[in-house]
Amino acid sequence: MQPHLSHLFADDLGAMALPWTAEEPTAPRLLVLNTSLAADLGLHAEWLAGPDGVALLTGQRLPDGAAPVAQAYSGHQFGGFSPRLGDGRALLLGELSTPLGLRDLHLKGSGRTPFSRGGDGRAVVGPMLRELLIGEAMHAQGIATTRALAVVATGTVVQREQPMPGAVLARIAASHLRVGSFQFARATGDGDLLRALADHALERHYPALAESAQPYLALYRQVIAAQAGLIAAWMGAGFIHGVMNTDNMTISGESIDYGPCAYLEGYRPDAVFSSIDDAGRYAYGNQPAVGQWNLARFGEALLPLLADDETAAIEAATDALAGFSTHYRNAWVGVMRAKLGLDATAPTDVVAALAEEHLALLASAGADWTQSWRSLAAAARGDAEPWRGRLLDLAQADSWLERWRAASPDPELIEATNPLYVPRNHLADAALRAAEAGDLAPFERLLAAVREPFTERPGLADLSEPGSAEFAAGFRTFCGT
Ligand SMILES: Nc1ncnc2c1ncn2[C@@H]1O[C@H](COP(=O)(O)OP(=O)(O)OP(=O)(O)O)[C@@H](O)[C@H]1O
Ligand SMILES: [Mg+2]
Repeated sequence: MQPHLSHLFADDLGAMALPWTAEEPTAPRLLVLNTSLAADLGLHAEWLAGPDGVALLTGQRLPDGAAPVAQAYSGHQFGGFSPRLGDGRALLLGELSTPLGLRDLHLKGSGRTPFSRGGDGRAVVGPMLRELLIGEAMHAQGIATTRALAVVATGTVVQREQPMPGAVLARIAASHLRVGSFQFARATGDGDLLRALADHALERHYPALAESAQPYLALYRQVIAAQAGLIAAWMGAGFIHGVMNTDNMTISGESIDYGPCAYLEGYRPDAVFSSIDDAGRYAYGNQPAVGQWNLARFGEALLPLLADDETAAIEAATDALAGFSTHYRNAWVGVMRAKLGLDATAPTDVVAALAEEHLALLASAGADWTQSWRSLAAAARGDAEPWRGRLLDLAQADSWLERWRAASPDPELIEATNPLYVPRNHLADAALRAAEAGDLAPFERLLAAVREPFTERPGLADLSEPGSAEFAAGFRTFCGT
């Protein structure tokens, strides 16, 4: 039952869409199918798991009329501008009409394209399973995210530092329009292309804004709000994206590209795990500022659409961008309000002060992010010892506790907001190593846990514990693997 694939992006934006086809896998084998996502999309899981489905999931047998393309984009990577990035190992197969709305079906690891530069166009099993795992954990926590529909082992050996098993990830996204897509259109100097891209983005994501007096300014403001909300959600989850280049920032407000991401364990605002982020540009605590910096680059790309004269356009963009701080602050207070178990009656300044002091307590003790927040549920029920036991400054902790309890925290809200099970770095690492060696059981166990992150279940206690200090000290993540 082949789904229909439209090609709206290719039709609207031919100058950014190179017709291309996927490399043929040597011996494709479905490793993981996301059956619940398939059901949400109205796709038949049994068909997808069969030979025709796997042929679709590797880009080999597409429905009639499909027009797969490699998408062009640019990007600021660690602050430096690369005018020509694009899908160097990926393809947009097309768009699916689903009960959730229009969704991109995209492959990662599908072979070389004209954007590959020196790369081999390939992806490997471990990092693609990691992308599936993190996306599912994000989704289960209610955080906007692209999601993997499947990971298929290609049977091809991929040369990295050592030979690795190759894989293709089939990804579902509200779209693959990135800040870098707009930078590409702007850099061509073709004003019509930039306008066509903005119109395409409006129609796809924010159709109501097309009617506003200044639709492109409205688009800019909307993306600023969406990204502020997304980054606030990451901060609450203790998530470090790791490579917030402008080509990894979406217009839809979904998280994308789980390359070198990681989770906080012992809380440090400057936590960074990426092997190439020596300066800590993408450290946990820098994420809001980097988000705003990226959105400034988005504003620059949009300038010709914002007003006829440049000074007016810059003023409009600057004014819109100044809104980021307010959006972020509001979103962050909302996230913290729920994490603290407080309802709408708690005044904003009380919530913000409690949250900031709680963070200071966690930071001074290097307390485990996930466990510390979760242990507030017991504290709200009267047993503060599990929470106190993680802290060092107990006088400060007790003073905080008294003020927090006075705001009437709800333990059930705390448990519904603060997960027990997240893809902790050491757990994901061990599960992926096992998967690469052919044993998927630990991966499946961890995936099942993080898909229902808030409900404590017997037999999963080890999945809520932090890794060893030695592991944390040596843990590094990698881009483009
Ligand atoms: N093995 C590879 N071969 C060719 N190009 C690659 C390879 N790995 C990464 N690239 C390209 O390098 C750029 C930056 O890579 P990055 O890791 O941010 O993206 P990605 O993980 O490939 O994809 P996405 O952002 O879609 O999740 C992209 O243009 C990407 O296509
Ligand atoms: Mg990327």
